[in-house]
Amino acid sequence: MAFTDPKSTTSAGPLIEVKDVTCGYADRVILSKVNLSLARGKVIALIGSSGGGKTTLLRLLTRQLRPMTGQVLFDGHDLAPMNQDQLYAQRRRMGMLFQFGALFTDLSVFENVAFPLREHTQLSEAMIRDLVLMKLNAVGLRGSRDLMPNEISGGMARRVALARAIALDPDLVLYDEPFAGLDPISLGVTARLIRDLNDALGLTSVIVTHDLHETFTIADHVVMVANGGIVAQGTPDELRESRDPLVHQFVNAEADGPVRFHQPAVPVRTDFGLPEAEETA
Ligand SMILES: Nc1ncnc2c1ncn2[C@@H]1O[C@H](COP(=O)(O)OP(=O)(O)OP(=O)(O)O)[C@@H](O)[C@H]1O
Repeated sequence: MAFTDPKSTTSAGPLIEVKDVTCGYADRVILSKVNLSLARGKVIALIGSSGGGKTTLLRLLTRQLRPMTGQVLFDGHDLAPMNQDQLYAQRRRMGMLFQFGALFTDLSVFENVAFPLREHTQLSEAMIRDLVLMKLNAVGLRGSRDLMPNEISGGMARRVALARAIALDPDLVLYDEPFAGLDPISLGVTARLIRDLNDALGLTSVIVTHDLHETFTIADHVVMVANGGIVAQGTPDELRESRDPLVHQFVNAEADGPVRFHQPAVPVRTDFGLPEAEETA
């Protein structure tokens, strides 16, 4: 593949294009013939019930998982044929915040954010210090730089993880369940921060989440993953107003709909050894 500058943009089109991708684990297909286009500068949410394939879709975008068929283009570059060096060059353009944003417990807040800079750059100590303090300032934690992870709250830890995810000035940030386990206030703060950082730093953000309420307040585009593919996508308002029964049930958190609350079972009376109910006239 002939490109030298990993930041070289082949098109002004979408940052990510998933083209006709089928993927899964071993022989098991999880997503089938998926097409998805993620526009630059937007906050995109991936929603859908557990096991639907949201995280699998996220793994495709970083080539932690390769498609069985189809292509994933990042900034116009097909990820599949890249060698290790080319892939790492592209991954440096992707910040990631995984479930619960786990911090290194034996490193200070400062060192947690400095970690990717030390790993991936040859910057001087002075440069690293300035960059780390800028990132910590962006998440409101410049004053907490010397604390250890066990000395800060869960919401603060999530913000440190966010600062670490943006340490290398990525183009894309991927968040897997960034709100999991947060109290409502921290949840709101984290959501707002994701939106603000996205806009201030010119990022594109992809969020896998179950917190629809918060997500719908900050997302530009929502993609619902279910039944082996993308069943709906649009603005939060478009999804809220969707007449598709599956989308309606999910977005409105209704217990019954196409996804049934009661799974098929023998009649209740049979299980409890009760006589058949008498017909009422
Ligand atoms: N590493 C793996 N190996 C094999 N199967 C996997 C692996 N990871 C996920 N799966 C399976 O793929 C399917 C989709 O899982 P995935 O984690 O993508 O769903 P999800 O929508 O992110 O779910 P959740 O909301 O619960 O995180 C599930 O049936 C899961 O068991």
